[in-house]
Amino acid sequence: MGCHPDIQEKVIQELDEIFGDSDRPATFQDTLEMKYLERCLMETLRMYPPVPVIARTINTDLKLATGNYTIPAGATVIVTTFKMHRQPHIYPNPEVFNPDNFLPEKTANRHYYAFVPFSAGPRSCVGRKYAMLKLKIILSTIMRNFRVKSDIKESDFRLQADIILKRAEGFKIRLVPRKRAATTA
Ligand code: HEM
Repeated sequence: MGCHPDIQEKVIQELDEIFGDSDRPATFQDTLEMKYLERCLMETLRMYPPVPVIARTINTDLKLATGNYTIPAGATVIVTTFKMHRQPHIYPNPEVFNPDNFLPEKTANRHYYAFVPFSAGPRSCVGRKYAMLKLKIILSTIMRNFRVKSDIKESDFRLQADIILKRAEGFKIRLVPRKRAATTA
């Protein structure tokens, strides 16, 4: 958000439409209306999947449907989520942060497994819905009260792939209050 003030303003506009001037806590119903914020979260998970690679051991010989290849039992298959999410034939301009990649019509025209930050299939993330809900609650609460600023450009991010994907330099952001703090007259 700090790197994309124009996108941040759209998130703020959406939140202002939902909450107005109210300081009331966000409800589950509110999170369903955070459509643009949700697209920002998905785009973040596309470009920076916290789990950048997934590995699976193949138990029985596996013939691929897409070509005359068989993966032998015992092999380890690595799914490079990070790389897959940046394939230009799946996501045009893949290095550009664009929440509109997740407009319903765009998602409908992509392969079901083109976006797998939570993996897929029977061993996929059980916390997916909780994670998305929690992210919406935390981010909306911050952005109802602050604007986020970053002095580092996205192109200068240094990514470090450990078990989870990290920013090597940490997250150096500034929070600027959106509202004048209430006075105790
Ligand atoms: C943005 C946040 C999260 C991301 C990106 C994420 C991603 C993933 C991925 C990719 C896997 C599959 C890993 C593999 O098979 O190698 C996974 C598995 C799992 N996740 Fe998450 N996760 C997130 C949050 C959570 C939360 C909040 C919980 C719990 C409340 C959770 C619980 C689990 C569990 C239990 C598994 C193992 C499922 C199994 O093996 O059957 N995750 N997650």
